[in-house]
Amino acid sequence: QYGYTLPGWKKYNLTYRIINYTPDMARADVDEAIQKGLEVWSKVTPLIFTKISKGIADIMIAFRTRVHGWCPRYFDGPLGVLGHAFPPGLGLGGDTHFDEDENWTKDGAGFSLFLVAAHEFGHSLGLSHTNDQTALMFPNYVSLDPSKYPLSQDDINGIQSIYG
Ligand SMILES: O=C1CC=C(NS(=O)(=O)c2ccc(-c3ccccc3)cc2)CC1=O
Ligand SMILES: [Ca+2]
Ligand SMILES: [Zn+2]
Repeated sequence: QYGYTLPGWKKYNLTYRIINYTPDMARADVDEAIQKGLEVWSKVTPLIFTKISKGIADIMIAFRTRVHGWCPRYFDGPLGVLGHAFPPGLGLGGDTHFDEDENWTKDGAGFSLFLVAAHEFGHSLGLSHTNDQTALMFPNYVSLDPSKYPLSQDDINGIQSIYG
């Protein structure tokens, strides 16, 4: 708001595609976790997310391990880094990868796909990390109850400074 805008998508209608599914969860649960992870952000912005099942989407979502494809970042096996996402842009921009070496769950043990997805999609939309411990964009995983996980004011300020 100080006369500059963070790099964000130049459009409000974004497409996403789930390229492959983790065997840790039912497909319907993966679809739901991803959809809810995107809803966290569409609730506080004019952004609209549309799921496509073929072709190139703005946000391509995949479960990968170690060195994967032409992605410049790689995963580290169980624990450690859980996922990564690229800031808005063409090609790899917006894409989100989850580390298949993690135990992905809907709730309970392992890592909540919804929570990690919501965090990673913050990056796909142009947000970086914050030092606000209550924020979704905090760099460390917090396993709070995903259904009651509100966005912190810091998250809302951040996303609305790009898509306000
Ligand atoms: O760019 C990076 C580099 C390292 C990351 N570490 S992570 O994958 O272990 C991770 C850390 C915190 C979260 C998280 C933070 C707050 C709420 C929910 C999840 C998600 C993933 C996450 C990330 O997005
Ligand atoms: Ca890992
Ligand atoms: Zn990757």
